[in-house]
Amino acid sequence: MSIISIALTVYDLREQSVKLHRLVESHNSITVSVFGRKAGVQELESRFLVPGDLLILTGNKVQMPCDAILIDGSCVVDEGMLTGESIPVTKTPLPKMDSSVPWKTQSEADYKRHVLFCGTEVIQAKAACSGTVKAVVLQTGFNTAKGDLVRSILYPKPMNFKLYRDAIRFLLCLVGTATIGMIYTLCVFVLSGEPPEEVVKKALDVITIAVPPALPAALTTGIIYAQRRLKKRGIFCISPQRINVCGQLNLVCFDKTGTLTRDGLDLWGVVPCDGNGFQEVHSFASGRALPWGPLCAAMASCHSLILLDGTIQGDPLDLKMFEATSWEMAISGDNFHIKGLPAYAMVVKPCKTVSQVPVEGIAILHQFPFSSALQRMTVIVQEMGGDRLAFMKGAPERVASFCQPETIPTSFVSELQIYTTQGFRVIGLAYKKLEMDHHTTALMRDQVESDLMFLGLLILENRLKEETKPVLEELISARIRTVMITGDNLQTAITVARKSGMVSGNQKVILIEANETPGSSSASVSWKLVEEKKHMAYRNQQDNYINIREDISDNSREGSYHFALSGKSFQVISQHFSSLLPKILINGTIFARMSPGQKSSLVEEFQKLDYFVGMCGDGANDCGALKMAHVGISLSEQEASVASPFTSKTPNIECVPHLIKEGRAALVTSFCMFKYMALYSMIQYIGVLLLYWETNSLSNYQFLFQDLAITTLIGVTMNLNGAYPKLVPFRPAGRLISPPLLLSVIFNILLSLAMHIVGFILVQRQPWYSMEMHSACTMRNETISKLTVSPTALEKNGSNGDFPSFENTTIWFLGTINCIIVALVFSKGKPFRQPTYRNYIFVLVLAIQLGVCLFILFADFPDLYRRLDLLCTPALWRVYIIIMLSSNFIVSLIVE
Ligand SMILES: Nc1ncnc2c1ncn2[C@@H]1O[C@H](COP(=O)(O)OP(=O)(O)OP(=O)(O)O)[C@@H](O)[C@H]1O
Repeated sequence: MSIISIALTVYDLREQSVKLHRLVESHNSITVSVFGRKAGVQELESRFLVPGDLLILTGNKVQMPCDAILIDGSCVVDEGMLTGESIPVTKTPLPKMDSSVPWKTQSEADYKRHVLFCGTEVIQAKAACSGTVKAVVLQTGFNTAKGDLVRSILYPKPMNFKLYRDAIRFLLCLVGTATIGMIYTLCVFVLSGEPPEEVVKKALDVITIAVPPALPAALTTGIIYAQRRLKKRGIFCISPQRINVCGQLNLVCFDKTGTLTRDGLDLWGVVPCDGNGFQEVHSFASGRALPWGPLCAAMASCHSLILLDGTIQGDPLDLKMFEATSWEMAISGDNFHIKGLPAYAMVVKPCKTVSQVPVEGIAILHQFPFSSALQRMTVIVQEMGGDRLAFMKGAPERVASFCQPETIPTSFVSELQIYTTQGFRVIGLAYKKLEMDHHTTALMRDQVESDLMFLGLLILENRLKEETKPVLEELISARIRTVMITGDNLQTAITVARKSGMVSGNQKVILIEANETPGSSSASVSWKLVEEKKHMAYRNQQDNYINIREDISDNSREGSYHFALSGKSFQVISQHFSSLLPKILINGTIFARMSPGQKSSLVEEFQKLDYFVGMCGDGANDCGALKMAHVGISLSEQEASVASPFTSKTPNIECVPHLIKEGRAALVTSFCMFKYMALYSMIQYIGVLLLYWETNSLSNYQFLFQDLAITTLIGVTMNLNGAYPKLVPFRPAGRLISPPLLLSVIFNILLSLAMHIVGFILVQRQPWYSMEMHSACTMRNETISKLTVSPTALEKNGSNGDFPSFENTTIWFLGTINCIIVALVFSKGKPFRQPTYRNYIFVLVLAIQLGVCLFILFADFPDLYRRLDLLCTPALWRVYIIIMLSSNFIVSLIVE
């Protein structure tokens, strides 16, 4: 058995390490072109790359073998492995600067948009004027992004989960018990004059009995089964220990776009604006094309879409916007020249059916790609036969902040609110004309993004995914808090929270706004009920106490209000009102306009309040929060990403309750196994110590039967219960050393102890006890009373050495069947696992084991008895054994 189990473990480990090795090795054998100082461009195997090498990227698809910083040309990359998001990401070259400032500092807020990460796939490399795409190797091997993934698989973040610490403490208790047993054994055997080697052997035996070596393994089997079940549901896990933590979650944060709402947002319309204000909405449902103008040009060109194998790919928002223009996309050839140089730029052209467009097309010369932290993107374009322009698209408030104030309509805020309160996703657009003689790549971002003219608003529908509402209802009814953390507009987020049921109809939303007072170090917080627009304010010099009861006195039910705040307010409150923050977080449900950094610090703040936090997200902007949370679930096509320990292939939040259910089941399974293992070893311990009193013990076959035929089979099958399909409104205990669990174990130990002692003493009081061993069972009940006790009858003359005795037989039957009883009593079904009777294999195993034990107890097969070193007892005594066991079962069941 040991050899089989070792072989299986080695095979499993080997398979995993081969898989990991392949993952690591795959980037070592890629052929890359490197610019050598002497030999010019040469082909090289990627394993020979060192930091500082100059990589030349050809147009072909290539897996990045290292982290490299792009210095010339641009690339489109699939960063799924890194972020879990498979939308192509555009990488731009590091701006050229004549300064000694470190490159990370040079490249503003988001240096990652210049870095090609190891393990990601370069889908397209586009050369700039110099004709080649160049990147400098930054890091290789373990230090790369892919190295990070491998490291997180090899050395998962240590979980501060008390279960494992408790398990060690419990083991130490068992070691203490074993020591007491050893001392007792030494005393008994030394006093009875046993040879020293026998005394040592027996004393060491006690340790192996009292401390079950399979205990740590037993704790993990539940996790392994749960991991398999999750895999079948398309949920992959790179850190299985976290499955137990899933069972403890009591707060789950959700990203909005792509997680709660659909990714492919439908473009509802645009609201153009002129100098005077907003014009009428142009609806796309009518099929009317948008008239030519800067707004149309912005929609056609302000995006990061790419042409891949003839299809246009990229951010779903960009795609919808571009599709609405009915323009086409192409790559410019030699026919398009800027200052005499062919620019292999992306060109968008009006399709034939779109008439009255005075330009032949628009070439996208340079991009400042979208970044969540900046909430905007900008492009520099050249109208073919027209002007050079810059277009910006992003969060409306953000875009407006870069525009000339006179170009922003006075009704900007109210117009924005009209759409956001209806739950639309709103994007702002702006533009400006650029001087023709500027070289586009030499232009700094802040030069381009200034003095813009506001163009209008893009209104996108923001529909909930079908699964969102039922899943949130399920979580809320299970008393698991749900929180939305989004980069989108606050009002849109509130509306989506209401629609999704995160905030129910009768609950109120209190908007919290915090601002730093310009020119001073103080700040103020104000709050208002969203529906009533009732406004109150206070400054941090005063008492910073919000009287919520006063506000909603008509509704005193706990949790009948939710706080909503923006990333900026969250930042200010964290800085200036840190004592207020926990109070806000306790009821904070909607967090909008959150940057990726703020998302992860919010998760951290929740953790500080002792919440077990889950985070479910789909995009690159959630990576930090996914990593920070106790349980990060990334909705992604990838099986493993550095982004989070769990990835779900099903692109909706259904995976969250599944994971919690499986986590709870795994946790309960661990506890059941733990209790069972503890009890099984204690039953053997009690039995053996009692027998030691008579300088007897259990024989090898008796041990083997209990260990293999009973405990091993139970250990393997007891964990097979699946998760209970319903989430109940409470969590399983998260600690082993908790009163219910300890009491249950202690009570059952005492019960077994009592039963064993009763059996041990009673058997010695039986009239047939002093008889010739093998003739006791042939005695008829009426003759038993006439028997006289003969002291010599106790001589042990069994066929297998010293073991057979009536005490041994009684203790063995009591112990063995007690192990089966304990397994049944400890196997917990509802409310966290499927009922025990649904674990058919386990029930069958228990039934067979019980059947075999009863058969051995009542059958009179001398051969079998001799093998197992048992003695035949009168039928009445066998019935007594059953009565003792049944009473034990009933009491234990009632107490459990
Ligand atoms: N492709 C894009 N181009 C320009 N602006 C965008 C683009 N995508 C999103 N935005 C704007 O930037 C804001 C922040 O985007 P971010 O990706 O951080 O969050 P989100 O997609 O709105 O929501 P969530 O965090 O729920 O996924 C958006 O609300 C939107 O106004």
